[in-house]
Amino acid sequence: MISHDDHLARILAAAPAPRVERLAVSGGSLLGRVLAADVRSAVELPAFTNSAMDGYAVHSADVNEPCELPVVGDIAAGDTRSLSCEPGSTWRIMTGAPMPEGADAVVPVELTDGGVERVRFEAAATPGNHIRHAGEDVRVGDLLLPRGTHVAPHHVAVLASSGVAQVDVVARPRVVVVSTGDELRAAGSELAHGQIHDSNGPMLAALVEAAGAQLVEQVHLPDDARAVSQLLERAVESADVVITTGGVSAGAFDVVKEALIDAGDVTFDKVAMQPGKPQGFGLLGERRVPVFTLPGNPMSTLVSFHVFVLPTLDAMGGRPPRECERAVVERGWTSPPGRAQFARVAVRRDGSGRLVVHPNSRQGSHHLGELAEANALALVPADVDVVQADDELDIQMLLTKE
Ligand SMILES: Nc1nc2c(c(=O)[nH]1)N[C@H]1C(S)=C(S)[C@@H](COP(=O)(O)OP(=O)(O)OC[C@H]3O[C@@H](n4cnc5c(N)ncnc54)[C@H](O)[C@@H]3O)O[C@H]1N2
Ligand code: MOO
Repeated sequence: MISHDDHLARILAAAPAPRVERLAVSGGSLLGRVLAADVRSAVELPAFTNSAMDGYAVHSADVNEPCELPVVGDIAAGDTRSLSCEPGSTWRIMTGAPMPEGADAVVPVELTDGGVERVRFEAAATPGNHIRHAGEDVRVGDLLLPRGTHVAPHHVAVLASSGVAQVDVVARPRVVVVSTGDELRAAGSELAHGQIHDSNGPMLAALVEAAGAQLVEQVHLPDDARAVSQLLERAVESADVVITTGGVSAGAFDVVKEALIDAGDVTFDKVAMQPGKPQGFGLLGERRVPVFTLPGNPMSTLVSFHVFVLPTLDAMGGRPPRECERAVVERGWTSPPGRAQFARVAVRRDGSGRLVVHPNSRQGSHHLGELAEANALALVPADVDVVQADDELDIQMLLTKE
């Protein structure tokens, strides 16, 4: 058996580099995407010196005490004329409108009588007041957003304000999910004795989306090696990753293994972990598409996704590895000797702020009745077979919505 760390290291060494695609800044599709390159400003902001208030643009020297001036005209936001303000005159000006040449202050309308042809100023103007200067916020060449930024709505504002219409982002890996097994029926179907509902397919589809990748297809196949081969041949033409579940252990109908064992590039291993022992991974087709063949027991699929598939999707999606945290065990449990255990646990902060771990009481690969109480996996090292209260373990949070 190999360790899960070694298995993951092999997978990550083989995983393809992130793909880049160009997306429009408008339309909302940039949200949550990862920038593939630094974005620097090609413009300065503000682009022109403008008024911060609705009021009057003046030479401050003209208004050093209450007085009256003739109003030359109005300057609205969006006015594209090049205007100047002669000494002894004023322009009525709106917030965001370009300052006329020569004026060095804006007097807010509230401090005047609001006149249209002549205006009376009730107080002295302060030089520089209420003016937003060209380039005071952003200079040409400033770094707006670094590569790797996970785009949030406020980042979109930075890009759009700077006139950026499109940016390069890391493409979301396109994923095909395949569940195999004659016993499987779609959720909601009537079951005959011996049949079960396919839970891995829907779960993997949700995990793929929660990981920030893109589900392109979720298929169920019977225990038929030819059907598996045909589907895989088709899937690797356009998908970036294929995930199968079931059919990889030692049974007479383990058709995924049968379909791939002679394909050359997929290796089947026993990994020293519980759940998730039988694992297959390889690169298929001309595009060398990563194919994960995960074991069919539902908890084996869940754990295998978090331990092997998620770090791969993160790497392909340009995301940094997820952090592990340490947490303290509240109540002990046993773990299979010689295999690292990924136990389903509920993690919470206690009164003193420590992260504490409470295990699901059943940890079999098929037990999911208590799963809704869990929010993390706790890693029990292979050389530990009894976990005791107050032990510290690494924990990985279960994926929730992106
Ligand atoms: N003789 C041996 N038997 C088994 C071994 C072994 O080493 N020697 N390993 C066991 C371990 S550990 C695991 S894990 C499973 C893995 O089996 P497969 O990947 O071949 O999966 P299946 O046999 O197809 O199914 C296992 C189990 O899971 C249920 N299942 C499968 N797919 C789904 C699905 N989409 N949704 C819900 N449940 C699913 C299936 O009905 C079986 O109960 O092998 C052990 N056996
Ligand atoms: O490895 Mo299996 O996933 O223990 O049941």
